[in-house]
Amino acid sequence: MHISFLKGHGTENDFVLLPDVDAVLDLTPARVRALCDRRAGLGADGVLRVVRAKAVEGRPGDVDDDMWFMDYRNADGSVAEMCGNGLRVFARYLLDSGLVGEREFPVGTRAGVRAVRVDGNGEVAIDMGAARVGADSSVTTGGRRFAGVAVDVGNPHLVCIVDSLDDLDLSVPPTHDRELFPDGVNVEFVVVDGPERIRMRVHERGVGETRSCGTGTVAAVAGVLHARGETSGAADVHVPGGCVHVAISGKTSTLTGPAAFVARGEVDLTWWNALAERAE
Ligand SMILES: N[C@@H](CCC[C@H](N)C(=O)O)C(=O)O
Repeated sequence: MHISFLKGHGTENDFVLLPDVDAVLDLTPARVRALCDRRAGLGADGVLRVVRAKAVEGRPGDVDDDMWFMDYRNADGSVAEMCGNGLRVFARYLLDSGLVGEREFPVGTRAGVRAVRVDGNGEVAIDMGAARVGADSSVTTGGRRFAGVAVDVGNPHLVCIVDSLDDLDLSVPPTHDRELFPDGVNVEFVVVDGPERIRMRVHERGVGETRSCGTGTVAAVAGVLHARGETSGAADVHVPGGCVHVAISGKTSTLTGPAAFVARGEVDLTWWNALAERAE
């Protein structure tokens, strides 16, 4: 047996991608944490397992058995419903490796089917579905309280519009309302520079501060539009790791941005097998 991996990123939100077309990998939380460890592992914000949907228990009803499925895990080993930057990297892998033959195709995720288009310039566009704005709430970090609005992009977000991104302490998870977000929340801090330009920093559930979050950028644009009393619009979202474009029409949203690979190799099996012993 050998376990291949690729290392890639979307606006510096980085991933270990594991092709598992025969669905044989036992991807325990301990193994995910070890792969993502930046000193003792490969280092990443998350893991993307490439698997046929039929091998995934509890997948949403709209995901057909034969679809490719993005089995996404956060760096702490937890499972999340959706990852926008990860899906661009995942889609590019499917096309580059010949697992799909067309530039446009559907991918199964725990948030449902997402239609993707891989462009010749290395950019990938994803139909992210509806960004649903919910209740007002707040978080506390660095001794400061920030008001925000909940946005569901398949996974949970709280979008806080702020005056500056420079003085935020995101070294620990912001304290959130556990009744509104019982499973945790991704928190976006957003500065509005102009009608179609925003800047964002994010603290991701299950990871920590990351250089970008694709679902977070969609949530951020939905939150900014909501603050203006609008439900449609578009913006470039500048994050520490680069820039993506988000367009929202009342019913759906599109995320467009880069996807890059930087390495490929094989996981050491002695290391991998020893991880089977490690506590979850
Ligand atoms: N980085 C991702 C989001 C990954 C999942 C998130 N941390 C969660 O737990 O919901 C993205 O690009 O969307």
